[in-house]
Amino acid sequence: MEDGRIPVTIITGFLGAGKTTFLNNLIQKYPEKKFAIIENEFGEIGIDSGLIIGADENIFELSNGCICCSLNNDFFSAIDRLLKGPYEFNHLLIETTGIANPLNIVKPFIDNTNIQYHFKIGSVICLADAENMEDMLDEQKEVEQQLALSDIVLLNKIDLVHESYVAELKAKILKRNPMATVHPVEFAKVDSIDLLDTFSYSGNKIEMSTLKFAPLSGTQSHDTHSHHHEHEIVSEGFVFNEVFDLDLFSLWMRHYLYFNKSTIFRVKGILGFHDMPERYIFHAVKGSFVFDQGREWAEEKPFSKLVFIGKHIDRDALLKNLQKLVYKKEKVTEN
Ligand SMILES: Nc1nc2c(ncn2[C@@H]2O[C@H](COP(=O)(O)OP(=O)(O)OP(=O)(O)O)[C@@H](O)[C@H]2O)c(=O)[nH]1
Repeated sequence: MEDGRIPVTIITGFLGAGKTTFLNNLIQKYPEKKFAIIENEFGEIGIDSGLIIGADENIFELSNGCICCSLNNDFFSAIDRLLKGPYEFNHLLIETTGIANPLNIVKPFIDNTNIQYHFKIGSVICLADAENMEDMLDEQKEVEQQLALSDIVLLNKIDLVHESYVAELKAKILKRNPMATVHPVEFAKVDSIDLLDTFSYSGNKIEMSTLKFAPLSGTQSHDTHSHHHEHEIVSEGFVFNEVFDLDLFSLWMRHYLYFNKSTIFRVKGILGFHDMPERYIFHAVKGSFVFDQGREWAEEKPFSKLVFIGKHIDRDALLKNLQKLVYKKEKVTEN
């Protein structure tokens, strides 16, 4: 803690780039740190905080809105609770939503005197998905903003692309942000990279790199509708107090993601399946998906939660489809 203030690390990166994976690695890498975490999820159903290992009591989940658009009261009240509550921490991690412009999160740490008094930005770390970054750069301006505003870029998922392409991507990142340090990584593994307390971040850097971007047209001051207009990306969450049929679910999801890969950026969920004692963590990024085995349900009644993030999502149609995937004792023969 350079000057007694609490260092803050802001973790940004587009939907599915590996932010939560990185957050977990970071917590394990620095066991001596006491982290407080502000987790901002896009959508009303919080999933990510359930996926963070080992910092339960210090996690603040802001899941109803995007802190980038409206640095809303939730954010300030989380900071307030952190400072006034019984929390023991010496480092603050903020995971932004995948569609956040980090400038709006960095700002209060630079221009709000109360926040500035207690906190100091250590670094802004951007996760870039090597497989999808190039496409997303064309489609979503947030990806460019995130790269430009970070001082460390973790070019993640290099296991999914060719080595020569990694060098190309690195050059593309540096073109947008010559001041960034770029580390190619797999599964956001950062064992040999120094990331915290480097204090390599400076306000000047942000300003320099943000000169390239037009301001967010004052949308922060408007109501929450601007959130959707700004990003055109919506999040639809579904909760079932039932379990799914694994075969039906996998088959349907594969097709759904394939046919909607240009509009569905991200699906994640905590799922229960018939005859499976454990919960499954489901992740889809564009067309690809994985199931990770989670804890056993044990005494808990299995449920299923899913969040779809993308454009032009037909909620009703999706709900009808998902309902058909719920496990039923007697096989339903109708279509
Ligand atoms: N193949 C591969 N998969 C990865 C890598 N890093 C993360 N993943 C997987 O990518 C998926 C998304 O990772 P997350 O860490 O949840 O991504 P995120 O950025 O937190 O996602 P959002 O919070 O939805 O924006 C998960 O299934 C991860 O296991 C990697 O380097 N290679």
